[in-house]
Amino acid sequence: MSRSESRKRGKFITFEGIDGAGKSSHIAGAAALVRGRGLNVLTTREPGGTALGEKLRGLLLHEAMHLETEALLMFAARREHLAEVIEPALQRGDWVICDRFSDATYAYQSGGRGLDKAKLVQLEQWVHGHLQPDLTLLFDLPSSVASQRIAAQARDLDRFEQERAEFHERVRLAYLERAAAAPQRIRRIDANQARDRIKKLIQEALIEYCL
Ligand SMILES: Nc1ncnc2c1ncn2[C@@H]1O[C@H](COP(=O)(O)OP(=O)(O)O)[C@@H](O)[C@H]1O
Ligand SMILES: Cc1cn([C@H]2C[C@H](O)[C@@H](COP(=O)(O)OP(=O)(O)O)O2)c(=O)[nH]c1=O
Repeated sequence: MSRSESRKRGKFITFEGIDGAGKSSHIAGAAALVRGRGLNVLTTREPGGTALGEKLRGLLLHEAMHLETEALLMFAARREHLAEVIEPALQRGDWVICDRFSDATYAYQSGGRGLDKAKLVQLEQWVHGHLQPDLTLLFDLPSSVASQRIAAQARDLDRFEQERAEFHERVRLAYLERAAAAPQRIRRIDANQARDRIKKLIQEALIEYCL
């Protein structure tokens, strides 16, 4: 790779979907594919990804709060994550694969909880007006299937996972709306199929969009 190429901004890939859609299961595989092309890749998650962000995650997942507080804390954690991790990595030329980003705030805080979307547009503009993911993989499946997967894990559920099926269905619809509005960025993946098939779809999307 030439020196000018090595300074090229890295790609920013996000994984999205309702809880239990199966996205976390595929992040390591996607990172391995990118690494296999000789590129540096960092995997991270939201809310979280920094020491402060992980503390905010603990609050967000387990403490009851006003829905605007929830949205503000999501974006506060994101601001830190961008400044400390995401932007420096992209500037170095590294790729970043992030488990959730701002599409999740639109889907959960607006679609799920009913927060006015215009407020999120303002926060998004403030926090990362200049940056959007290069590619977003949306793991889509009915909330009934996702909740069966979560139930099979037999672990304590967080505040979002404890929400009723209607909440998760609204989140799903909000994600699909965002995918329809940004088809050049968001690739829907049918997550209601075998892992191997999903892995192949992810590889195809990465190669088509970014590699
Ligand atoms: N394609 C699949 N088919 C069946 N179960 C799956 C599939 N993908 C993931 N799972 C299982 O579903 C659960 C949720 O997966 P996970 O990757 O943690 O989802 P998410 O990160 O989207 O919440 C896990 O128990 C995982 O093993
Ligand atoms: C990033 C983000 C996450 N969330 C929620 C969605 C998830 O339920 C929760 C944690 O996300 P996640 O780490 O994906 O949880 P899991 O791996 O258990 O699926 O945070 C929001 O409500 N808004 C946001 O902006």
